[in-house]
Amino acid sequence: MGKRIVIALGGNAILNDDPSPQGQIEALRYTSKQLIELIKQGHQLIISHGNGPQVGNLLLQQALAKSDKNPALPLDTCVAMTQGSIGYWLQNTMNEAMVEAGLHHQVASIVTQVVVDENDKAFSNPTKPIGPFFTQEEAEKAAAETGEIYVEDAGRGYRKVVPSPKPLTIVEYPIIKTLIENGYVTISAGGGGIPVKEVPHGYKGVEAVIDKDFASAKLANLVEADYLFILTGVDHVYVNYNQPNQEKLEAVTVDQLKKWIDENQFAPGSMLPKVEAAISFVESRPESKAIITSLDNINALFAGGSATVVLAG
Ligand SMILES: Nc1ncnc2c1ncn2[C@@H]1O[C@H](COP(=O)(O)OP(=O)(O)O)[C@@H](O)[C@H]1O
Ligand SMILES: NC(=O)OP(=O)(O)O
Repeated sequence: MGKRIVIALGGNAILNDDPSPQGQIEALRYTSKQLIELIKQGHQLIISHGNGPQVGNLLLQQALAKSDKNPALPLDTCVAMTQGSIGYWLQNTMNEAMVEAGLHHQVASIVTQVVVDENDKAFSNPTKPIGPFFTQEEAEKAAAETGEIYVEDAGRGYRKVVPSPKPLTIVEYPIIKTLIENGYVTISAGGGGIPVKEVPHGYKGVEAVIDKDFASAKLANLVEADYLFILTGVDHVYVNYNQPNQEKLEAVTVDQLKKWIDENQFAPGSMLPKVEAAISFVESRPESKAIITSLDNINALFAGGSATVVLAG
């Protein structure tokens, strides 16, 4: 029986070594072919994706090009722009894959706003890495010149960090749910969604980048998903990751994961938010499951393979 699955696409699924538009489309073309297999099996797909590298690059372009007649655009607008560009590429590659597979589902990207609390302490403590990686020397120079904050990102180099408030709700979720229930494949909450605050009569953008794993967990709760799939660069979450005694996690409970979080087993800015997002989803829907694995492993998983499966309890 078909399941309702929110799929959060991580860096590897939307970007490879070639950051050109054509390179990103190629990455999405490969990803779409994998995702189609789930549609063939009768599952409903609610796709979301990251934008960390893309939104950071777009901000750099704003700074380089800005003039009185061509002002730099604020961060919430840059999130909307990357949500739009990645959604545009992905809906086309999904449609292509659908036609090749002889399927007739239609795909829609939804400009998605995510409500945050303007008093979230994240605004005074930026932690979300975006954009390219720099050496320590380059990062120190950029920080001195711009006042921006750069931090070391999970052993991979230095990156600019921006505020990343927690998602409270998703403005367009009733529309997304209606589309899914009518057989459409949706792409929404891209880049964690456009961060907005509630104001009288509507919403106003705030400068931040929401973590797409937390936004996807919120989306999965709101659309009453059976599964949240968080796709990333590894087939499993590990304890003692990259050490001789590393151990892959298969079926794990929330209580076990919380113990390992207390032992700092998961790197902040990379695996920790995924684990926390998985926990928040299964805590909000204890009958559902969250799965952390790679894109290439999902079809094997449905055929009896192994991944990190997070269960309530
Ligand atoms: N404990 C861990 N278990 C597995 N992977 C980990 C762990 N800690 C850090 N990682 C790294 O975190 C990466 C996922 O984070 P990241 O690349 O930032 O996410 P995304 O795929 O969303 O872009 C994995 O590919 C792996 O290299
Ligand atoms: N917005 C966001 O979390 O993007 P990444 O997953 O690319 O960091």
